[in-house]
Amino acid sequence: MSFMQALRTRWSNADSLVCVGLDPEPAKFPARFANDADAVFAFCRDIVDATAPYVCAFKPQIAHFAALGAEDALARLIAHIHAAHAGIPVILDSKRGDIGSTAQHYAAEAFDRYRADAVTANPYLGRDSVQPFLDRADRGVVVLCRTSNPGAGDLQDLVVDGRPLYQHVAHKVAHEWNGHGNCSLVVGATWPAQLKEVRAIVGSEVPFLVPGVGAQGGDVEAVVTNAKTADGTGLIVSSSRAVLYASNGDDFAQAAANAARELRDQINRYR
Ligand SMILES: O=C(O)c1cc(=O)[nH]c(=O)n1[C@@H]1O[C@H](COP(=O)(O)O)[C@@H](O)[C@H]1O
Repeated sequence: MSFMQALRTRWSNADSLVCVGLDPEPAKFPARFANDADAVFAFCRDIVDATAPYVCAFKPQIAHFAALGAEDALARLIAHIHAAHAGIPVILDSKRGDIGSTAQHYAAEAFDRYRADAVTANPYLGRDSVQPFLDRADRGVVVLCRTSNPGAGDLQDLVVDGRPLYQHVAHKVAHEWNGHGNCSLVVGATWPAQLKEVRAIVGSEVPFLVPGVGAQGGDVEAVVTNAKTADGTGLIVSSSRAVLYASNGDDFAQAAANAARELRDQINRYR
């Protein structure tokens, strides 16, 4: 099943637009993992198993694993999601972007080495740098458009040919790069006005990955009302720290499940 089919099926069957971001930080793990040589995998696996009923996707962030030398844990974690929670797509957040001959290795990294269903990509180098990802018609390509961070506007808001650069990205991705129907856009929850503008540019066929609720303070009601599609979907609302570290006690998995369920319910009130 393609990423888009899996996502739509999951939106419907789980009745959820929530994505749990897997951003392991061992200093924040519960004490029980202190002497566990495989703590990164074990912590993330427990979070995945507890939150799976409430999510449409999982999003591991590659630097959080690579900085710890835990690439093997990342590969096993994605394999675990596919085996134990078949049908829940995995978005590898690696934000790659390079000349085409190198980008094809980044595509192989995400889709063949790690077996991700989708990957985040940086469009700054232009279409040929994203093409190796776009060519994988069954996999999703989640292109940075208007990111959630405070400095997002430094470059993304620069006016080019009469409109901000992020709007050019939105237009190009939706109307030129999406020949296989496998593109999505990253638009941060911290920018409700831009969410509305981008939805107006791209229509209903392009899902948005929306990080920035939870720890970054994005407003869930504004996200959903401004960016949902007519059928009340179109969004992958991602939260990492607010779910992963909801408790650092022995109840961490249950606390994460509660946080994911509450986010799902909060989103669903406005769909
Ligand atoms: O591509 C992303 O996932 C991403 C894009 C963006 O604009 N903002 C953003 O925060 N992210 C990622 O989403 C996650 C947000 O984590 P929390 O703030 O803990 O929910 C981090 O892994 C970020 O790297």
